[in-house]
This record gives sequence, structure tokens and C-alpha cells, in this order.
Amino acid sequence: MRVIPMSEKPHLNLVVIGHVDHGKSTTVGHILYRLGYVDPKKLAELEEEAKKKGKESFKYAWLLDNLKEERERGVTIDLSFMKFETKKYYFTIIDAPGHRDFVKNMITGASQADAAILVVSARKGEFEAGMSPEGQTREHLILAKTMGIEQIIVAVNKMDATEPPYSQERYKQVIDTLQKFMKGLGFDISKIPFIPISGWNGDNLIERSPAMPWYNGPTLVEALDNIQIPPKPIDKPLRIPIQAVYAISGIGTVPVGRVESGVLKKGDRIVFMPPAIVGEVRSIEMHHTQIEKAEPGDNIGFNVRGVTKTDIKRGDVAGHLTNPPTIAKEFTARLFIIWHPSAVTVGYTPVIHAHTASIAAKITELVSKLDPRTGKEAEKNPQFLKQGDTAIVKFQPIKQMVVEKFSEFPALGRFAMRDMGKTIGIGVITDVVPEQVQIKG
Ligand SMILES: Nc1nc2c(ncn2[C@@H]2O[C@H](COP(=O)(O)OP(=O)(O)OP(=O)(O)O)[C@@H](O)[C@H]2O)c(=O)[nH]1
Repeated sequence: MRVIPMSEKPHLNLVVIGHVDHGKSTTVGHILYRLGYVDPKKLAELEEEAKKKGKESFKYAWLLDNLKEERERGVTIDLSFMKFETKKYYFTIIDAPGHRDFVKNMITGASQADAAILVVSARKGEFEAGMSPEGQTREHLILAKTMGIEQIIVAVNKMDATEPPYSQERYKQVIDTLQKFMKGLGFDISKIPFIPISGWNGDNLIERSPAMPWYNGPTLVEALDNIQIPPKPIDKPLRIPIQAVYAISGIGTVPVGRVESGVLKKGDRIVFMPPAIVGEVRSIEMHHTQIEKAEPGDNIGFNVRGVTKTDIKRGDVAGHLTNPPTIAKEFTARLFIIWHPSAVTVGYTPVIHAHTASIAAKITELVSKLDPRTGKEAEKNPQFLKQGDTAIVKFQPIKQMVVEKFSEFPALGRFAMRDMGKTIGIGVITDVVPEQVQIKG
């Protein structure tokens, strides 16, 4: 594997979604190979091995598993990272395919996806399975929409395996169904490319495929270069969810976290919520270098005067005194139930994972159940929610917790809901009832 240089290009986080076996690993593996990230000798070895096992068709998918393993041995964080460059951008694939719990990682992971590739098989029966009520094409699209991922590239895969191969008619049928569904979810489909590909043969991945002369849109890699960079929320109030707090001898208290919005400057007076403790920023450090100010996306450690290590902890949020982070007495969310063995009712108290905080919260009201296709109310005050339902729900955190409205601070306004070691649901916060607290200092 070649060593990837730190690039000057803008950095984007990409997530690859889609129904099981629709070709996510094969497509990503093939792109990485074609962009030169894989030694041809290594591929030949894998090919040989796959042939021996009578599974030649898994060549590229195995490649990906191999790369994943190589990386995982070296990293300690729980996201599986893969990086590659296109003409314009430097991409990190967060949570590569095959990972069942991508939903939780998307929310609680270090980075949020800027864009998604949805891989959909056009093979007879497979496309239909993905769009069935239990299908993940459908589920992942709902999740992407719920999480606010607007930039989606749809790769209509396995075009070599349609009947007849590379059938324009089948392509049209597939995208027609997808476009109707996505429109219903509120996606602006005029901005979404639908690219017929074969992840296996490489059609329309990098160069235009001669097998599909009827298609004149971008190739998959061209579509990646057409992604728009999301603006940095530097004009918004400061929010830094704290990941850890250190006490360093000779320096003092050093909280560590990622700036999600606003700008932090040396000398600023800041407040940590919920404890409502005020401190003064003496220095800011990023990648072992002192900096004067930190902006959204920067992972920093900063030394604060007036705060001890025991005053604050992971899950607290730093902000300026003029607009302190909100402690929620209660919050309302649009919730999607991913998995539950029976039913979710009022009184249910799962753990809410929002930004760096993990705090139990009780459901106090099931306000309404929504029609997942239209987002409109389908039932008022339902008795219970089950797997696959989308609903408006009120929560009461059992301990003080900072969250914000998703529309104002996306990174602090989305959460995963966990119980029994599994992700039960995901939500975005539409409203917060703030708790008034006295700020000390
Ligand atoms: N004919 C054909 N087969 C493909 C293509 N892409 C993938 N496949 C096959 O489809 C099967 C599943 O491919 P994967 O890449 O493992 O699918 P995946 O979506 O990553 O699967 P999970 O990670 O298990 O969800 C394998 O047998 C692949 O060889 C394609 O473009 N054409």
C-alpha cells in the first residue's frame, strides 16, 4: 500500500451506504485500486486466493477487507478509516462498508459525513429487495435524510448483470422508483447524480464506459469532485464538546475537543456547561503547535485558568458567556426506531449519545407518529413505537445535559439512542426547553 501524503486539498468525509450485497465493498475496492492505492501484486495474490476458494467474484471486496485490517491494526479509534484523493478533494471514508453499526458511528464518531454514496444493485430482484419495507436502501436513505446528509451520489451498480446487460431500460426503471422515493423524503433530486456503474468491471467509475453510450452524466469519481464543500460555521456561537480533560503539571487544566461552531481565541473567557464554570483561555494547541485561534473542525487542547480537572468532564460543552451552551430540561426530537425487540413507550429510558455526552433520558411523551414517506403526521399520541417507525418524541434527561436544536447546531442536535448494547434509534432535536442556571464567575 502506498503511503498517502497529507494533502493540501480540502478534506471531506464520505459514508458508503446501501443494502447488503449490493456491491459497496466491491465498488470502493475497485476505485481504490484504480486510483493507485493498491499494489497490483497484492491484487493478483488476492485473486489467486479467491479463485482457490471458488469465490473469484469477491476479489475487490476482499481487497477492502484486507485494507481495513491493515489499518485497524495500527489505529486505536473505533472508526475504520480509509483515505483517498481525487482531483479536487481529499476523502476519508468513515465507517467503511460491511460495518453494521455505521449508524451509531455516524453520530457519535469524530466526524460527520459531508456526503454519501448510495450503492444500489440494478440486478433483477436485488433492487426490489433493497426497496422492500425491510430493505436497507430504503432504511439508509431515511437515515441519511434524518441526519441531514443532503449530498448523495447514487451508484446504480451491477449494470453488467441486468437483463440484457447494461440495459438502459432497467436503469430508467430503477432510478424512477428511487427518485420518487427520495423526492417523498424531501431530497432535491435535481442535484443528485444517478450513475450507472459496474463496481466489478469498473464501468463509469473513473472513465466513461463504452458499454453504456446512452449515459452522458458524470462518472462516480467525477461526481465526487462535484461535491460542494459545506461552509464552516464560524459566524455561529462557539461550541466545543469536551472529549477529555487533562491536568498537566506546570501547565494546568487542559480540556480537549473539536470546535463544532464559532471561533475560540487566546484570552477568551469561556463557560463550561452544565457545570456553569467560567475560565480564561491561556493557550490553544493543535497538532502540538500553539495557535492564536481555533475554528470549526479543529481538534484542539486548550489551557484554561480558573477551572480544575474535577470541575469539568467529557460531555460538557464550552462556549462564550454571551451565548452559553443550552442545558436541556426537556427536548423534542424526530426519532427513527432502527431496532427494538418489542415496543418503545412513555417511560422508556435509553442512553442518549449526543456529541461527546452519554446520558440516560426518559421518554415523557409520544407526540405523534409520522408517515416516513411524507414526513406528515399519521397518528397523534400513539401508545407505542416499533421498529421502522418515525415519530416526534419528548425526552427528559435524568441528569443535566447540553443539547441544541439541530437547525442551529447540527453537531449538537443529533443523537443515537442505545440500550442493551445496540442502537435503538437515531434522532434530530427540533426543540429544546432550556434550564436557567446561574453562571459562576
Ligand atoms: N455482476 C456484478 N456483481 C457485483 C458487482 N459489484 C458487486 N458484485 C458482487 O456482489 C456481491 C456482493 O458484493 P460486496 O461488494 O461484498 O457487497 P457489499 O454491499 O459490500 O456487501 P456487505 O458489505 O455485506 O453489505 C459479490 O459477489 C460481488 O462480486 C457488479 O458490479 N457486478
